[in-house]
Amino acid sequence: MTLRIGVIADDFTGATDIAGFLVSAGLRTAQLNSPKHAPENLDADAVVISLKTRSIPAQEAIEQSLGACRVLRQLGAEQIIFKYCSTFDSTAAGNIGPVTDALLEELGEDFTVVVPALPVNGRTVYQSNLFVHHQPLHESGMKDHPVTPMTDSNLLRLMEAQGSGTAAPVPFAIVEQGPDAVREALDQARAEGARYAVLDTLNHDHLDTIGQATTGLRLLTGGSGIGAGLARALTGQSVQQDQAEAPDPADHDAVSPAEDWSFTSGAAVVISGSASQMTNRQVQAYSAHAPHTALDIPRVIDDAAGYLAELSSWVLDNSTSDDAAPMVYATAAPEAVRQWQQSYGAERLSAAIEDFFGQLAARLRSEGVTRFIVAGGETSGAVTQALGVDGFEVGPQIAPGVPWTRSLESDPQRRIDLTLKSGNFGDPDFFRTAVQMSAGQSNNDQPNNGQPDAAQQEEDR
Ligand SMILES: Nc1ncnc2c1ncn2[C@@H]1O[C@H](COP(=O)(O)OP(=O)(O)OP(=O)(O)O)[C@@H](O)[C@H]1O
Ligand SMILES: O=C(O)[C@@H](O)C(=O)CO
Repeated sequence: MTLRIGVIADDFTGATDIAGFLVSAGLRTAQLNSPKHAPENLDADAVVISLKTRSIPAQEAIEQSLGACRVLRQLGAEQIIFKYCSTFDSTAAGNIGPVTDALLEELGEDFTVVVPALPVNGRTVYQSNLFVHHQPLHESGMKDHPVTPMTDSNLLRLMEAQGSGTAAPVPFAIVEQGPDAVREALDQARAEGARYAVLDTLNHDHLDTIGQATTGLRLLTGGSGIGAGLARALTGQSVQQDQAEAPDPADHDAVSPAEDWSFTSGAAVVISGSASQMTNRQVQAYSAHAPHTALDIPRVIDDAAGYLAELSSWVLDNSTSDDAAPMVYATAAPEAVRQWQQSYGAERLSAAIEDFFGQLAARLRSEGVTRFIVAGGETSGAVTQALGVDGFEVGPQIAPGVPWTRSLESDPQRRIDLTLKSGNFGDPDFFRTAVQMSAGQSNNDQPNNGQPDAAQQEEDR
């Protein structure tokens, strides 16, 4: 069996995001939470390795990404995708540029593509500028991100500032002409000395064109959209099929068909550590529906042990309704986040909150909680690592890019269900939809069965 695609994801929500799309495009996909957990005989078309390298020092991100790349190559991966955020989340020092350069060198290549677009979630690239719905990236909620505020929308500039080479644009007029024109543009950019090509991407068809034009590249970089485009190019599946049909994973242990998916019956909890605009709305909407408590940040810093015991009792005491799981959240408006950061220091505070959520999740698991709904990429990484989950089976999507997953366990009794939601993904009712889905209730009465609603998306703008 040939492993076609190996993915190195720089955070955990990003990993489940792309894994969900690879599964939807018909690839038998395994997701591992560390290169250490690669089984010797893996029968899959794609393997996604989740790292937590988005905002760590660049050198560490490089080392971990190279480690993952080597494992994927040992497994036989023909093409590597470096998956980063559809909003290009990165610090001034990287890590997207430095990791891309290191992977190019590792693979003996000198050229790759930059494709963060995910049109189904409003992320498009036009004239090399990244948009979040109608706003350029630097005017979107990403300008206020607590860890990786994005203040430039121009991907050529961002890539050249972070990486070691020059970036060339491939404008949408060329992408519109189809795969041959894109291949030609890529060959020309490379011949003229560019190291990165930034491809305009306005819609699904563009992703498919880019996927078809890049089946010969050893390294691709971008969001889950390029994963979907490449996977569809390899399986010959159309966008329409992808959206209409579940994959047929019957012959593969690491993927379960959405319709056969079942959930554990233990208690559920919502843990929200994202401070994104959409998560703020989701927390607000869910607060009207379920028991909720905002994290007491001074206690996280000064009295973590006592607070942990208190909060886990609160969660268990409030786990009375199957479809209204309790929610603990750090999520706050940008001004409040800035004030907390001024008081405690941004890095220290982020690490303390993530660590606290990780410990809380581990404690709740030991007390019988088995369904975890987590918001925020860094937060999800901390929670998943603290739960000691080695890998996932990828299940039904709650919203585009947000599937339910379950932990791979040698002892099925230890299995837990998790969904890891990227900060800005999902509609305002996401938490309720996720909880109800996992409580075995029909999701059919939710608008568009968890897909974003056009009117709602318009309102979100
Ligand atoms: N009230 C708060 N004050 C300060 N920092 C906060 C607060 N709430 C959350 N944070 C921190 O902000 C960071 C949010 O990052 P995280 O990756 O979890 O969410 P996100 O960036 O919205 O999600 P994604 O990466 O999936 O888009 C975390 O480090 C979290 O601990
Ligand atoms: O690409 C995205 O937007 C997400 O998968 C993500 O990486 C958020 O952390």
